[in-house]
Amino acid sequence: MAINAILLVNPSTMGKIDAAAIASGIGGYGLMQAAGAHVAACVLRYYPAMVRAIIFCGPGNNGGDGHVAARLLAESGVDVCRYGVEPRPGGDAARAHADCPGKILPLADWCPEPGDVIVDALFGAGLDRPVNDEVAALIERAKAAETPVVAVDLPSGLSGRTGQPTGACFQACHTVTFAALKPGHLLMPGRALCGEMHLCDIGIPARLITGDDPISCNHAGLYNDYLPAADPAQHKYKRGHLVVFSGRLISGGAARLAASAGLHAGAGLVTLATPPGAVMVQATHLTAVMQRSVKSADDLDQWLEDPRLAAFVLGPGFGDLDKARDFVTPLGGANRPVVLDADGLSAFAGDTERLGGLFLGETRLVITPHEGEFRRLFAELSDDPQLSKIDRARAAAKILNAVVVYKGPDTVIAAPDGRAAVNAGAPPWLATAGSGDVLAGIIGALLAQGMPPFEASCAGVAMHGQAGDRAGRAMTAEDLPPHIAPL
Ligand SMILES: NC(=O)C1=CN([C@@H]2O[C@H](COP(=O)(O)OP(=O)(O)OC[C@H]3O[C@@H](n4cnc5c(N)ncnc54)[C@H](OP(=O)(O)O)[C@@H]3O)[C@@H](O)[C@H]2O)[C@H](O)CC1
Ligand SMILES: [K+]
Repeated sequence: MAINAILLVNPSTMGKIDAAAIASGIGGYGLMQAAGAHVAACVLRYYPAMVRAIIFCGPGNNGGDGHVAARLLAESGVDVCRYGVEPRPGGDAARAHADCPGKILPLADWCPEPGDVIVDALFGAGLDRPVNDEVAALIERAKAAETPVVAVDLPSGLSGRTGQPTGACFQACHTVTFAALKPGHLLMPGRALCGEMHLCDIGIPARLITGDDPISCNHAGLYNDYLPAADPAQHKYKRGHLVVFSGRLISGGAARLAASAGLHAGAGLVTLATPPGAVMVQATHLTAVMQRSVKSADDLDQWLEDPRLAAFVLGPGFGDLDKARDFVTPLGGANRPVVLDADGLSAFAGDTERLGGLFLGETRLVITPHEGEFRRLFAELSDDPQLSKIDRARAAAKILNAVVVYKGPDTVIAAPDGRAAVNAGAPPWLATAGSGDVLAGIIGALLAQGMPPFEASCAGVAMHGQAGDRAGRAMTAEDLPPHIAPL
């Protein structure tokens, strides 16, 4: 009996898990009764003052969960009204319906009343198209009446795979799901449409809650074994020398944020590679961060002969896109990890083939695009409505042979080998100017300390979120670096 709180399982895989559980001798009706019991318990816990429980039941097993919840709520003394359609004959849902007293009324018969609480058991993992007009109208009526909604498995109208509504979609206050989360429970806007999540054990053994698709929440198990060790014998060069490329005279702050973050994230040394015209201005701001004037790609080429330069961050406030392309070329050939952010990505808009061609072989490129930067690099992926954010990040990772940190409230970290992690816990106030610069510096520092790119990116995103939690909601990006701490 278990839940898997880190694996993310597509609805199609969830169906296979259900089938495997049933094949192992666990009755499907037993699963449904357990699911319905968790739904009823959620309603009773959060809505003790409800006047009526309004159960919307669909034709399938999601509806079946609803019939079980309806019976249990009625047995608990709740005034229960069921609306929807008869379940298909012969299955577990039909049995749940038969076991539940009372009849099912047409959806259109529901008239909202104060004290109503909706249990949305219309569609769950089986949703594969927009809900029809009748359901769309029902959703609108529920929204207009501000009737609280407890969704079974997923709010009806929400794709469990992509986190995108297929059309009209309930806004739930609570969502009760089973065995493992689906990507749509974490990806936006799905996470917002689910309201408070409740992941419940319905009796499926842990050994069966697995998937052949390596998608998970971002969690310590992904990177713990690769974190830099605090080795007393280490000297600063052993802890890695990170280079951050600075912008021009009036746009050096972003690189300073990345550089400061790099030191706080454990890089032994951080050097700002600065255009000659900005060296003096940058020098007035720097203390522990060193500086080197780098004027041209030739200058950089020569400096790269120093093997102690362990990792590079280019992009924050860089400004000159032509120069960015000129610098990324030798960086690609240096065979050391590189983080490209902001202008380092915009410099290759519409030219991902050239960028990918610079980083062939062992994966050593990490890109950290936000939505707009991702679209500028991968317009065709961004325009494909069938693709989830995970699909897009994975496709981009393969195209570039890079780890993609696709930022947002639902940051997706994807590797060329298919691994993907969704980071859903970062505080919303991290969405502020300069926050991405800090993240680039953290990941650069972890790479400089020898972490592999995917693990460094997952750990960096986690460190960034924790720094944001510690800095508090009034933070600005400048407040972040001192709050960066090892995981
Ligand atoms: N371990 C678990 O997660 C368990 C989950 N359970 C519940 O089972 C559902 C999944 O049940 P399923 O019958 O596969 O699918 P749904 O109930 O979600 O959908 C039923 C059918 O509805 C049709 N459909 C799909 N989208 C639409 C739409 N927009 N409008 C109208 N009809 C639609 C589709 O059938 P078609 O033949 O018409 O294509 C669906 O098959 C899961 O969500 C859980 O709640 C188990 O009860 C316990 C274990
Ligand atoms: K539902």
